[in-house]
Amino acid sequence: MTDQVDDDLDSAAVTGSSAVGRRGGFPKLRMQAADTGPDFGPFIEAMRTLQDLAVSVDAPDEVYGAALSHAQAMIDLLDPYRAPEGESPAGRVLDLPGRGSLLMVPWQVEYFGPDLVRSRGSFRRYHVGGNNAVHGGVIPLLFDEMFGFTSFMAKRSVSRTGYLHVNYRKVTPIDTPLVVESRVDRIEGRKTFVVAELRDEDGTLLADAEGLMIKLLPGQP
Ligand SMILES: CCCCCCCC/C=C\CCCCCCCC(=O)SCCNC(=O)CCNC(=O)[C@H](O)C(C)(C)COP(=O)(O)OP(=O)(O)OC[C@H]1O[C@@H](n2cnc3c(N)ncnc32)[C@H](O)[C@@H]1OP(=O)(O)O
Repeated sequence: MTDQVDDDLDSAAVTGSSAVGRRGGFPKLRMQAADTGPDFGPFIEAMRTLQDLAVSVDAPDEVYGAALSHAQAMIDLLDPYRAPEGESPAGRVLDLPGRGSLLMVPWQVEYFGPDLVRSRGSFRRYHVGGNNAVHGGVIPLLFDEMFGFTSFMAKRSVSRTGYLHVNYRKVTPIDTPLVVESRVDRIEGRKTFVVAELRDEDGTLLADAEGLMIKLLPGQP
């Protein structure tokens, strides 16, 4: 990706305005902030609540049967609208938690600059691994998203994660406001070393991470 395209994408991220660019070795992919109507955000939030319920309810089988009928009706409703990556709004709505993507944890970036990216949010029932602690596979998802954002803001896109090392310092709770901060540690050629810390609102360190983001060469997928 050229610096010029990085600039275009930066302003898209900051202003929510449209920008279309090539993503380095990626095939042409539109990176355009999605312009959604008022129902998209509540729809995604309802889907998140359904995810919480799907992993937590203990219901009679006929209730699962009824829920299945509703789920099938939703599938029938949505299926005709499948769209390629970059055209679906999911992942392209910066003012929604997790950029409006169910894959992402429902956190909201509150500050992003070349020096620092900060995001706040809570994990929820869907993210439980055991005994109300967040699953150890979910926390790297948050860190990877932060590292992608951080390298993007440092104009190091398009990069992919080479490695991501997580230290789990304390059990991470659900339904508790938390904050994560990420920054560039150092740059060596194509390699951007990034670091991040996840804390609760008292400042207690729950997990920290170090990652290597590697700038793609032309043609690399
Ligand atoms: C609204 C509009 C839109 C707005 C946008 C909003 C902004 C938001 C922005 C963003 C948010 C999204 C964030 C998402 C982020 C997700 C990121 C991911 O999860 S990426 C998927 C997981 N990662 C992979 O799939 C990589 C798979 N691996 C590869 O493809 C290759 O390994 C690749 C291309 C990364 C490197 O391969 P080579 O062949 O080009 O390079 P070689 O020579 O192997 O490595 C280069 C250097 O790196 C070192 N290196 C490579 N891997 C290493 C490792 N694991 N550990 C240590 N060093 C390593 C090597 O030793 C070498 O170092 P020496 O240059 O010699 O000093």
